[in-house]
Amino acid sequence: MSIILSNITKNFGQFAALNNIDLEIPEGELVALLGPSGCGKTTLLRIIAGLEQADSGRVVLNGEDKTEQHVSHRGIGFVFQHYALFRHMTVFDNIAFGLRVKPKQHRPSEADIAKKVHALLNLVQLDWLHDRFPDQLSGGQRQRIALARALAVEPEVLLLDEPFGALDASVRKDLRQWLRNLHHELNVTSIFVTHDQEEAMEVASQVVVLNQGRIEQQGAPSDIYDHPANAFVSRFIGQTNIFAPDDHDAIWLHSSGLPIADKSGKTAHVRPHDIEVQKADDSAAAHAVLKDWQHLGALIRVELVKNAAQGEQATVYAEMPNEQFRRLDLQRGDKVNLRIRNAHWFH
Ligand SMILES: Nc1ncnc2c1ncn2[C@@H]1O[C@H](COP(=O)(O)OP(=O)(O)OP(=O)(O)O)[C@@H](O)[C@H]1O
Repeated sequence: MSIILSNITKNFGQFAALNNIDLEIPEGELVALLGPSGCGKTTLLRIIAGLEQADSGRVVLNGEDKTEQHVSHRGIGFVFQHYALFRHMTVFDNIAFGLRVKPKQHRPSEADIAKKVHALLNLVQLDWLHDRFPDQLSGGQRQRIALARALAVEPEVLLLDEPFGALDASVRKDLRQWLRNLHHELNVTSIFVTHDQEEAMEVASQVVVLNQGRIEQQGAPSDIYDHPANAFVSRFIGQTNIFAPDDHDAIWLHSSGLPIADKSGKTAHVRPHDIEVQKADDSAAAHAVLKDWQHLGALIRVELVKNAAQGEQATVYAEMPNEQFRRLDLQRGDKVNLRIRNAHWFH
């Protein structure tokens, strides 16, 4: 089901939670609503669901205006962070619930319900837990069962509010991968809310970045990362070094290979992987001193202290593959030269 939101506005008293939101989501996408706490992500999700009414604007699902329609008529499934399963019901009965409460004329037979529940349990790879109660499951297993329960009634849109928020890091990582695979299999238009940019980038086919009730940018993860629309997005997604080319920085940036003509009043945003580090031959003119480094898995993050005026101690971060770092054979305190390959300039 495709989703079109036009001109959605929502105020809570004097506070504008959402400002003129226009958003189009084609059928079959897996979309992340990403932004800092309080930016309006959950409010927007609730408006799409019909759990909250917008003050103005339209919600169009599959070409039909559903703005005035009740949540139960929108064909939407939910998974919330603390959406408890029914504790007194087995896993099987939890998943069957939505089918068993259907009006008689739409309700499948018990045999068909059993077939469907087992198929869903196989899909979330937990059929062996079908007769357990929710208290006998891990957090990650409970979330997968909650997802199976939401899918049981064949929703046309799946909405997930911080679905993995309460779980520890390694379980979250597994579930991200798993959700993406599941989405490939089912292709249900899905929107999930997260404040974790890594999660959004890893799972979603489209990312919508929200800030203070407005959309800052929408695009594929690589678009957002490589072509941030503004300073907010650049800072929010991934790590970035920010340089304001005042007198001293202007010379420093210029000698690091970054042209700064016509950039007055702007700041340069440089991704750590766009900074190349070389051992300095002429230590007097070196750009920076190596302070420390951290292992980020396949990459090393290098912490450098910029050679700045009047003892200023600005830190610059660069990233490179492990192998390259080993070849440079650097020690703490070594002088280095930098070459900036790319920058985005913003006011
Ligand atoms: N019922 C309400 N009454 C008053 N203010 C509200 C209400 N619901 C939300 N808000 C406010 O609207 C803003 C957006 O809230 P929302 O829950 O959509 O943010 P969010 O981006 O999901 O945040 P978080 O990541 O912290 O969950 C917040 O400032 C919140 O305090």
